[in-house]
Amino acid sequence: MATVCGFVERIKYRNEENGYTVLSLTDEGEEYTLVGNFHYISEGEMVEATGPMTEHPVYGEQMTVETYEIKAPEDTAAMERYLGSGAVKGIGAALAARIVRRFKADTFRIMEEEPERLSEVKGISEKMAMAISEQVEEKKEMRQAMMFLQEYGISMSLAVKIYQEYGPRLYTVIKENPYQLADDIAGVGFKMADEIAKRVGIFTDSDFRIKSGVLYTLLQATGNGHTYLPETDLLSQASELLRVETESIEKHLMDMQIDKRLVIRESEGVRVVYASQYYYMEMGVARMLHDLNIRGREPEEKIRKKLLQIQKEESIELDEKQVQAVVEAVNSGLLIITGGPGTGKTTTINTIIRYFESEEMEILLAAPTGRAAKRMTEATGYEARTIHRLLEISGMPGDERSIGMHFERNEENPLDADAVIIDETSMVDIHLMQSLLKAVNPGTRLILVGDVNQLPSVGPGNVLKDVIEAGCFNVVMLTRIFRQASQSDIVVNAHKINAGESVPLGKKSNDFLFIKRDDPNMIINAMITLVQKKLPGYVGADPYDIQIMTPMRKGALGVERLNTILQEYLNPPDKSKLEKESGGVTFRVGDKVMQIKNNYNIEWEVRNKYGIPVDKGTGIYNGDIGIIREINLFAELVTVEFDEGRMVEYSFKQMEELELAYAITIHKSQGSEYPAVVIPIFSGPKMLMTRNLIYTAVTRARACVCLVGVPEVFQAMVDNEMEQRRYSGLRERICEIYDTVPQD
Ligand SMILES: Nc1ncnc2c1ncn2[C@@H]1O[C@H](COP(=O)(O)OP(=O)(O)OP(=O)(O)O)[C@@H](O)[C@H]1O
Repeated sequence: MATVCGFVERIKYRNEENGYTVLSLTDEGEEYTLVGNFHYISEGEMVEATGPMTEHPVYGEQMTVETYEIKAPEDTAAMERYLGSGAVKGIGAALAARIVRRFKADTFRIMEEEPERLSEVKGISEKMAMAISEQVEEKKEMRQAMMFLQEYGISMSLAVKIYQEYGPRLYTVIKENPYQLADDIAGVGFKMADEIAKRVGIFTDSDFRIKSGVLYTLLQATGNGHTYLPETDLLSQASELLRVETESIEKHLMDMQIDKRLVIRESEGVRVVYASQYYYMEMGVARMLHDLNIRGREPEEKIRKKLLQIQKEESIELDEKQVQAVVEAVNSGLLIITGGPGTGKTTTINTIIRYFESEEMEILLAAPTGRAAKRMTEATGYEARTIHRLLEISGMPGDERSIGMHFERNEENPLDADAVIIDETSMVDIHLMQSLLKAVNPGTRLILVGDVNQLPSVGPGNVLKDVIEAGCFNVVMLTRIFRQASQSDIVVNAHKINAGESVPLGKKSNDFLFIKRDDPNMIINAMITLVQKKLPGYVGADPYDIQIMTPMRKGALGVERLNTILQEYLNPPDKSKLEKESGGVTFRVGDKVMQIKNNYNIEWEVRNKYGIPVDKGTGIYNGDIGIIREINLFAELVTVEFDEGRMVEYSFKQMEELELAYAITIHKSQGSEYPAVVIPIFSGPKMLMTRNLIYTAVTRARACVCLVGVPEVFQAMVDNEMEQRRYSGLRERICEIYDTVPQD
């Protein structure tokens, strides 16, 4: 067991959800790597940590932290950090260090009372000394607040936010109810507030603590896709979090309902609890869908006649369901079109577009992800955007939760169109649906297209499914597999999977192959041969376009291990290729990488062969895949090339938005298509190895699906109907509106 004590130099990796952190720390000039769970931590903090030192095969010696304490830094260190943080104009880190070295604990007194003496420090003129002193005087109050907050282990950047929010009130907030921070300040969660409360000496069963813990539990649940929790689940989860009896929690629920922080309802005979904003979000979505759902008066005969003409021009014959979809599209304010692969959704959308075009209507197309929008553009010949772009997102760079992020298109500035068509609607969560609906005025037609059997959205809600199951709106369900599509085993087997039928794996097939292997390493070997040698020629694609996708992140066939191994084979180390380590992963020139969050403001440019930019734009989205073209260690930049030659420069710090992408999770593949996909099929948790997961994976392939592994596991996935239950009440909210509002 060893103990180290020093300043956190760099946070190399941090998972904000569970606090898992890899950091480097210096103790008397020695650098150590520490790995462990830290509730909160930031660079520059002083930490004392204890744990065994272990030798990691890849990363070398490191400490697995068992206990740690964030030390209140000795005063001089706090002063130096404050001065060097940019709080005082003209003083950077180096100058701050010199000032504090010169005056030690007396630093601030000198600044306030004898500012002229600052010029004793090398690099400070008398004039500058006076300017600094003026600023220090002005910021005295803030400085005291910063020093106070540091005693509670709060980082400088957070302390600034807290000061800006509360001003002098912050002393009362911290001492009486630090849980308020979790409500008011982005970047502070229950866990951090709880840590501060512990330092202040607030007891475990304080009202504030319990109420904050209840909201935190509900918020965590939204991270798992739920918009509410049954009361019993909420109580047991909150009790585990807070370590107090359920009875002590239960008595606060009513209070919180009166305060409008919770909404308690009954659903199928069970009491359920919402964080109120989610309840009102569902109500709002239900209400807006209802308001959009108006009927047109165009005689059906007339529509059918015109449609015949269009079909003739396009040399296509729609089947009755497709015709019905077009008729409904013309005559309804809201229409949902759903169906599996090859059931003619795209063909139907195209015909609807032609019809609307002939009526000189304004049409807007969008999809939830960049890749899905691109596919929609290709399939329709019409420009499709991401929904975020359609709604004109604006605000802080990158982070969706940043304050100030909003859509320019909303109820006051709605989309100017006669029809809005959304593809891949199964990926739209309740937040995005609310934003979209706010921007669509009744009178503008909204057509939602998607495959309801795909995995639901990553974010909370089960929007498409709920909207369909409510039974209150026009839904056209396309079920027929068209002749051309029925020649594809991918399409035929996808439908079999969806119906829970057995899929013949021994059959000779051109596009649906099963390679039997019963050991993870043999599976990996087979996958490498497929990606490197066999498939590129077979489907006429580059090895980089063939995508390996796997159910999980961890384990022998999880994304993390696969990427490390695949990188070794597909892009091995080479003297000519520069490397940069980030978050514990080595990135190398030539690596295939994926953007893992939406970044609406990052700039890209397309350059011609002379390196001169010919096109520019912004936005790289979650799931976009590219190749590292250059690593510049001097300028600390990594250049990644995305689709269509779009070059993006990432600073080393921004590299946390990138992951290796030789293998990706099936969840991340939603909304994308690839010429060929390769899927390892090996045992895994039953909750994960489900029918709709394998269905989603298989339907990502255009030309070839290769499954590698154990056939019985594949069949077990097809049989595993267990869908992770999502607690979502949108269906009920829609039904309630239709029960209470008289319909014409
Ligand atoms: N009415 C029709 N008559 C004949 N062929 C059709 C008809 N509708 C669609 N098809 C053909 O069926 C195939 C699948 O159609 P389409 O691409 O529209 O389906 P989809 O539901 O969008 O499929 P996916 O989800 O796989 O993209 C295409 O080859 C298309 O040309």
